[in-house]
Amino acid sequence: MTAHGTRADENADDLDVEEALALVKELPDRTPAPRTSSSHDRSPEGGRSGDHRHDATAWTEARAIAERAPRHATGSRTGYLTPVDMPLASALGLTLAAPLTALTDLPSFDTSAMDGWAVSGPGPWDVRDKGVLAGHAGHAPLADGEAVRIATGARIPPDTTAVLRTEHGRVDDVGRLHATGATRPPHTVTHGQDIRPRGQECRSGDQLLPVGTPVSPPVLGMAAAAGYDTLRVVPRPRAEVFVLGDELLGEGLPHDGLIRDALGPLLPPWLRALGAEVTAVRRVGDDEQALYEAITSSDADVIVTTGGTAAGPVDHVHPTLRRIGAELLVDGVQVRPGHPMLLARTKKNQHLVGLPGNPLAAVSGLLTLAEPLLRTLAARPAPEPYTLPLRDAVQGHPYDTRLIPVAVRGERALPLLYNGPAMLRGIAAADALAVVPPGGARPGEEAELLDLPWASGGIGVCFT
Ligand SMILES: Nc1nc2c(c(=O)[nH]1)N[C@H]1C(S)=C(S)[C@@H](COP(=O)(O)OP(=O)(O)OC[C@H]3O[C@@H](n4cnc5c(N)ncnc54)[C@H](O)[C@@H]3O)O[C@H]1N2
Ligand code: MOO
Repeated sequence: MTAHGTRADENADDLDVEEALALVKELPDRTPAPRTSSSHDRSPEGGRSGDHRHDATAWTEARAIAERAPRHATGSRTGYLTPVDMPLASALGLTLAAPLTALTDLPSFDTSAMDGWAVSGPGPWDVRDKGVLAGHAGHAPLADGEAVRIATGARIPPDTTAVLRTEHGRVDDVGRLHATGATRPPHTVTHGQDIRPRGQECRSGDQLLPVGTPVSPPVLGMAAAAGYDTLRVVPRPRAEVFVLGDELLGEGLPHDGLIRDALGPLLPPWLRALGAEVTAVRRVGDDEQALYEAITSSDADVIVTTGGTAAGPVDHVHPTLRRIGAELLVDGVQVRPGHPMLLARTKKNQHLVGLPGNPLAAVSGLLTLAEPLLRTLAARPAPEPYTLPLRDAVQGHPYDTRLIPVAVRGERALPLLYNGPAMLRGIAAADALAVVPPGGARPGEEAELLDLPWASGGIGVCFT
């Protein structure tokens, strides 16, 4: 183990969440205060005043356009992908496209609810030699005054009138079963006691869950119990990611003006958390012809590009979309960071989300355009909007909405620093993005929060 590794391990022992948060709550003294050309990354506005575009779409409208886009493309009322039958093991996280209707009564036979004895009539009872275990076929009918040992979940023999729990009965020296005083009134057993009758939970044909239900672990269990091997679900939209930029390295330290590709690792799991199946992540470089070929040969439902959205000499996304004859649905959004983001229809049933290259700007585009688009394609429910008061003031952009990484502590959202468009340090410690309207927010002011998919449920839950 290297010296560096040892130190990191030692730190891990005493580095708790609050300490980790302290790393992004306050700017260290060494932070340069003056606004230089590089101050763009730290400036609260996140952009120059001159780059405000009056033709850009308002943030809420951009989200609404992305949500509606698949409906307009297909002419269908819902816009979601054609449903498929999926084995239970593959259906987690998808949405039911058909109601879950019971294929059987549940329980499908009269069942013992307890370990004990199936009894017939009033006691005491003669106990039959052989008991009844769960999963075994039924036994001969009980005669009045007869009892048989029974396990929880076992089918009760015909003519059983009740189940007497193990702890409520006693077998005497001559093999006769007596109800003990634990039952009320003592020595009586109520008719039907501790028997789960067939169809208690549902009858065959009952609707258990409606269309649109997200398939969770209990839904899988319910479906199996109700007799299903496969579920009719809306499949995951297939997404292909094209990472643009000749300056990007796949490994090692930055050098000679080259930097690490942060979006190649960040986007696939995030897209998956938003409901997509990522079929490929390809580095395309700054090559207009390569981008053209990559887009026109893709059969993904959603193409996601990173970088090349602005007006620089190698920003090839706009010219390529023009060459393809794509329909631009959103071309720039009044949001910081991320304002050059775009949404286009490249062909019937295929959309392209153009994310800006700056990493936090790309995250902003992911939540503004990709999230609602994927949500409609996958028929996922919209997240419940909610607000929390901001602990600190957040400086606003004069015209645009700002998305600011926040940590949620108690009932307040704590704005994190390092929220510049090129920075991931704030979002990496965040639970949500706060939506800050033009003009900013005062301390204590309520802000809408966009939850980050893993913040509430844990990574294993949302990346299934
Ligand atoms: N004249 C103007 N220039 C810029 C404007 C503008 O309005 N007028 N907007 C700025 C803003 S805001 C953003 S955001 C960026 C958007 O630029 P692009 O989408 O064209 O992205 P690139 O130029 O390719 O890259 C920007 C920046 O991000 C770095 N980058 C790109 N890809 C990655 C990656 N996968 N991992 C890490 N970093 C990445 C890239 O090296 C650049 O530093 O445009 C501004 N300029
Ligand atoms: O501020 Mo840009 O909007 O970095 O995306």
